Amino acid sequence: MCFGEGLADDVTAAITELQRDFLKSSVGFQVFGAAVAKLLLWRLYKKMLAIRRQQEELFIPLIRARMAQRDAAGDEDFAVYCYVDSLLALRIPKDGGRNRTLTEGEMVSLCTEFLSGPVDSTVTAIQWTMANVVARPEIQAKLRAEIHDVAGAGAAATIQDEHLPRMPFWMLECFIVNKYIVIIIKESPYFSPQASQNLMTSPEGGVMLEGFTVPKHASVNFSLGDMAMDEEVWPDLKRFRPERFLPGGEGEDVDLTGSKEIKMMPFGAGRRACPGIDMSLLHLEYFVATMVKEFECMEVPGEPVDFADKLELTMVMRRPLRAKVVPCC
Ligand code: HEM
Repeated sequence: MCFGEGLADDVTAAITELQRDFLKSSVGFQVFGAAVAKLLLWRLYKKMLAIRRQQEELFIPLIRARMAQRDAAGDEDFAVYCYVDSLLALRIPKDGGRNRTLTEGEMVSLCTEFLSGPVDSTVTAIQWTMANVVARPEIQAKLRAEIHDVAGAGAAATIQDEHLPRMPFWMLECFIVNKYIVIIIKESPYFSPQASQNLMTSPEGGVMLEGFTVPKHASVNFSLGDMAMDEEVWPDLKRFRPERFLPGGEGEDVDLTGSKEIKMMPFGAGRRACPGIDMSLLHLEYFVATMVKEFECMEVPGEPVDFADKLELTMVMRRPLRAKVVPCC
């Protein structure tokens, strides 16, 4: 998706390893912010610089390969096929009226973001969806029964693409949506930069917000989680209650994109909203459906998963959920 098809296995493996290292190492920076982390965590900072150099060594030849294909085809006939192609087609307005293309360095940064943001958010979503499934075994059993109805029960009956439209979507989407009510509220933006949104004010004279004047060009940073925290819209919101998304529930007509109304906006809203929304929902549904079909996921005895009490601590400390899975059929 990022660099186009046909990457050699060793290149894919090198990218995977490097990105994993990048994600692990960047946590300190997310907690402290780059300026403070540079002073406090200088060893880590040096490591990040080394990772950046490796990213440049690895990504720039791949970017240039797409550039060569584009040049060979000509601007008119070149169809955008992967993320890098869309970056190559991008023109940034410059003072003086002329547009410029992105530099290779900027493209490396954007590719790094593309290879880490979506992975991190999808994995976090899967973790919390599964955690909620463990915490509510009766929902897990109901979900499994519905999945078996669609895809069959034996180990040989794997979930295929054609099964997905017949899956109990309402259930899976509930998990996802509900997970976001819970996680995006509680997960601090330090851990998940995507959980905050930056709004630039542009009207002449600024705008009035709750009695405050926000000057023109001021940037307003807010947490996406807070957008889903209105108890009047979501009563009993700390409880994992997928039923709320069934017909008649308060979440029945929820719109994840925020284009109709904003009851929550886990994927952002407007022109810069997440373009990966459909794909990430598909991945989440596919993965959760497969996990629930194949395994019975349960608590480790002695480690109760009490979300109502432990929510804050669990989110902030990113404690792994102590759960185990056993094959169920
Ligand atoms: C559960 C999974 C995901 C969540 C919660 C999520 C959430 C978000 C959010 C909140 C933004 C910022 C939107 C804004 O600024 O208004 C964003 C941007 C973005 N996301 Fe996702 N995302 C997910 C998965 C993915 C996937 C799978 C892809 C691609 C394969 C993807 C690609 C992107 C890109 C390219 C942007 C930048 C868009 C821009 O700046 O114009 N995301 N995402």
